[in-house]
This record gives sequence, C-alpha cells and structure tokens, in this order.
Amino acid sequence: MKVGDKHYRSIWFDEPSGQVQIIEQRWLPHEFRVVDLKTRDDFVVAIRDMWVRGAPLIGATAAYGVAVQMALDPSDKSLAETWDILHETRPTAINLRWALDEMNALLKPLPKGERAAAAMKRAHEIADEDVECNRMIGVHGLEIIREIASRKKPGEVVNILTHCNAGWLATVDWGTATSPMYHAVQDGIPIHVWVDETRPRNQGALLTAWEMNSHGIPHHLIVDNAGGHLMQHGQVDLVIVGTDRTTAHGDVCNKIGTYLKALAARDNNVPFYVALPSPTIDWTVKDGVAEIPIEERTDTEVTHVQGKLADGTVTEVQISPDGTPGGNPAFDVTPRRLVTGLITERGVCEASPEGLAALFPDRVRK
Ligand SMILES: CSC[C@@H](O)[C@@H](O)C(=O)COP(=O)(O)O
Repeated sequence: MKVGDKHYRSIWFDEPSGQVQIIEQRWLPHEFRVVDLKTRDDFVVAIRDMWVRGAPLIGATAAYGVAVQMALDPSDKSLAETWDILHETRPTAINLRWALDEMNALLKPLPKGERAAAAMKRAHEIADEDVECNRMIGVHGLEIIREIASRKKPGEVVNILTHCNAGWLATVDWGTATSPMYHAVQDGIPIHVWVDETRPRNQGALLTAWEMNSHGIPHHLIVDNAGGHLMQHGQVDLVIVGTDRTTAHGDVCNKIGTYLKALAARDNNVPFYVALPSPTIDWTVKDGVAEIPIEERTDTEVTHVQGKLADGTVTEVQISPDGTPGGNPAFDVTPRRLVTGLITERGVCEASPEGLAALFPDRVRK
C-alpha cells in the first residue's frame, strides 16, 4: 500500500543491493525505517523481536530467511537447522510453520547446487500469493460492507471496529481485516473505522492508526475497553479482525482481547467477521482453546509503554509500581459459535468444519 506517494510492500527483495528488505515496524508510526536482513540470525531477530509481525508476514519472512540461508549454506544440516531455529521464533501464528514446510518440501529433494535459486523463487511466490489472497479477501469482504451500506440512510457511514493490526503491515500487502476496508474506500463506500489500541504492544494505536492516516480513511483510536459501549449504542455496524491460526472447525486465535470483542458483538447483534488467507488455517487442530499454543511474552510489555515525548524523542516509561509483575498472554481464542463468518480468498464461509471444507475440499484432512 502507499507510504506517501510510493507503493510499498512490508517485505521485498531489493534488486540493486541484492538484499531482502523490510519495514522495521518497531519504529512506526514515529519513524519510517527500512532495514536489510542479510543472515539467518537477522531473520530470527526480526521475527522474534517483532520488527515484522502479523501471521502472513511472519510466514513470508521465514520463507525469505530460508532462501538467504540456502545461499550461504545449502546443506541438509543447514536446511534442517533453519526450519527449527525459525520455527522457534513465535509459536502461535501457523503461517510460520506453513511457510517453513513449503520451503522444506521443495528443497529437500533438490541437489544442493539448485537449492538457493529455487528457495528464492518460492519465497517470492509465497509473498506474491499472500498479496493475491489478501486482495481477494478484500473483494469478498467488500460485499459484506456493501450490503450494510445499502441499508444506511444517505450521508450515513458504515462503522467498522478492528482489533490489533491485521493491516497491510501484518501481511505482504493489503492486509486481511483491512483489505475489505481499502476496497470499500476505493469503491466510494463511506466508512469509519474504530481502531482498538490493542494493549500491551499497541499495534492498533501504532500501526493500524498509521495505516488509516496514510490512506485517508476516517477513523478514531479507542481504548480496548470502549468497543462494548460503542456496540450497545449502535455505533458499530461490523467487526472485522484477523487471525493467527484458525482451526479446521472454525475457532480463531487472534491478538489478546479479540474474544472479548466477539462476546460484546454477540450480545449486541453486531456481525463479527474474521479475515484470513488459507495458510492461516491449521487443518491439524479442531479445538482452538485446547490445542493452540498461546505465546507468552515478556512482562515489560505490560508494565511499560513506549511513546513520543514533546521534543520528538521516542522513549519507554514504566506505568506500574516497582516490583509488580505483569502477565502477558499475547493471543486468545474466539470459539466458532461467536464468529459470523470467515472471509477467505475463496469467499465467505460459516466458521464450521462444513463451511471450511466446502471452500477448501482440496485441503481438508479426512
Ligand atoms: C493479518 S494478521 C492477523 C494477526 O496476525 C493479527 O491480528 C495479530 O494478532 C498480530 O499479532 P502480532 O503479535 O502483532 O504478530
């Protein structure tokens, strides 16, 4: 999507320098920095320390990480170690394992001399496929927004609430939850977005708000606890969120706090949609609460916040008493019964084994 007048992806291969480059997301929205990822360690740090984040982008980054490592050392040992090391970086987003498995399946049978080129080609394809999946999510999600808009009086806007950043920064381009919003704006449908700040790391405040600003989409940043109130007062027409892992039965695991939004949406008859490219489906698990590993992150993300001082310096401050420990589960699971529908690249389906199997008969496991 656009940064100023220039189109960017969140990760790309820079031909002149021969390097993989990313937008270093820890500095947004205060600074726009592009960095090179040159070694496997660079990729590990970038994913683990959230220079890049968001399930689809984590997957694409891991694929490029394998490709860069294959150029340095295409041995079997290096391939196996790279799978393990990259897989350890973040436990919840299934796109990571999906991308590593894709790379492994392709590279293992190849002679060592062919691995580097084949790996880079597949990494580019994974990135391109993600862009196309997310574009199609926008095409299908647009119909949901269009239908709500058709019931509005002239001059009224469609109010959409989103949580975390499931925007283009969380994918290679377009975003998942944001793709229908970008498509609606392109289509001339008036929308307004409620952006949950998304404590503790504030991906909504830092990243989604930045995206909305950059694309001129009317929005307000709200505290995480405001959504239920807004829904009670008819100020939310629709919730769209992303997911880090969707089970074969339709449960969705997403950023902590998503479940509470789904509960509030159900209590207020607000449609609650989840947008996902198919690599986010884990066909091996059924019960999300029981089976999905939830990432526990450092407690300083809870006890401290980062922000910009009046003089422009970006700094971190402690908000809790000395000695108070923080608890930091990074994701939660929304059971399928609370999900109105799943927006995928193949269309919208019910969050159920039958719904997913109907759209993906080629992927479902018997
Ligand atoms: C299109 S991204 C979907 C999810 O990955 C997104 O909603 C999310 O929870 C991101 O979490 P993060 O911890 O920032 O990687």
